[in-house]
Amino acid sequence: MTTITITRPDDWHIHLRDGAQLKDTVRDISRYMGRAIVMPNLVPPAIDTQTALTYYDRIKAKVPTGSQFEPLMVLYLTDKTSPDEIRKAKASGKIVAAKLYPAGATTNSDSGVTTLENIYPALKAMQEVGMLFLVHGEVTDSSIDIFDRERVFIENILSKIVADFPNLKIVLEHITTKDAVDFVTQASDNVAATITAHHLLYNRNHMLAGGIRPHFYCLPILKRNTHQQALLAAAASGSKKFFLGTDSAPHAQDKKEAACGCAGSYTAHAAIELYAEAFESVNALDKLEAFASFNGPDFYNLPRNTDTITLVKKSWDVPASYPLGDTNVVPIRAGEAIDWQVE
Ligand SMILES: NC(=O)N[C@@H](CC(=O)O)C(=O)O
Ligand SMILES: [Zn+2]
Ligand SMILES: [Zn+2]
Repeated sequence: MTTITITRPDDWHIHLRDGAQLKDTVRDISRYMGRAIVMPNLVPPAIDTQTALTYYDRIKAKVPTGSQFEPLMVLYLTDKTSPDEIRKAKASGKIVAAKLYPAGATTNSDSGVTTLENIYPALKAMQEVGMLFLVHGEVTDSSIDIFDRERVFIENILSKIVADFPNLKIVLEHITTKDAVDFVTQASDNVAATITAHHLLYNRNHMLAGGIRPHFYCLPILKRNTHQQALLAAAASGSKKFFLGTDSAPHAQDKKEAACGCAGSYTAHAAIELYAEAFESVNALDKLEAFASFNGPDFYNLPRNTDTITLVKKSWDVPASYPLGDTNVVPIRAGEAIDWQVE
């Protein structure tokens, strides 16, 4: 039987939600992830230090005994985020980044940023204090085709931010295109990207051919196969600019299987297991550890985890759904097999 042992991984992009759902999402992330960047797009969003820190406490209260899981908090940027708020957040020691949601780009982004210039004072403060800038990289212009929104964001917005803030550490989150891979690869060492398991394993045919599959609907939307191949090549390249961020984003089953379904896919039930499949598919299992356990902490200037987990190549069947607070979530691979499991 094939086994691989790697340094304990971290998840540099997750949605844990809140309220009754928290016990379920925290249970899944706590299984073997050492740390996770917890996204702040709650209702209402975590737009200030106080809100982010009380959210931290609610998460910590749900971490099962025996797990060392540690949440890393993120501030949700708005048109009004002040440099003072950035300094306060940084001083808390628990908030390591701030996130740009272009207003209207994705789930719970209504309070996001309307015009880039509005966050320039915050970005300047972030650059000064060394706080990371995380980006949902899609334009919101309704005249731009949904499959082009990441590329246009990179061309019109991200390239300008990178030029204006050369010392700001930037993570382009959940990249989905060859354009994003190329941009990040040629940019300075201050620019990196997370890649989800589902964007490595799937393309838009999986979502749209032979019937519409709402559980594959997430933002940025799955692209064509050539982009999937570019993401796989980037993850398997060994470049330290790319690292694990699941973007596991649960929505209740009835909110996904609907006439107008929510964006977000759930992968936290089997995150490293799905990544292992993806890396194996391109004969790059030897590159999984750096992607999952080294590149993220190195970019965030945090210590790498020191203990290990072991993956065994042994197929198991994913349940049709998992409880999610008062409701349930249909995970990626529901009712089908996954090749790997964690010992
Ligand atoms: N990725 C998604 O499709 N949805 C995320 C938001 C996000 O990360 O953009 C969510 O919070 O549901
Ligand atoms: Zn996003
Ligand atoms: Zn996300």
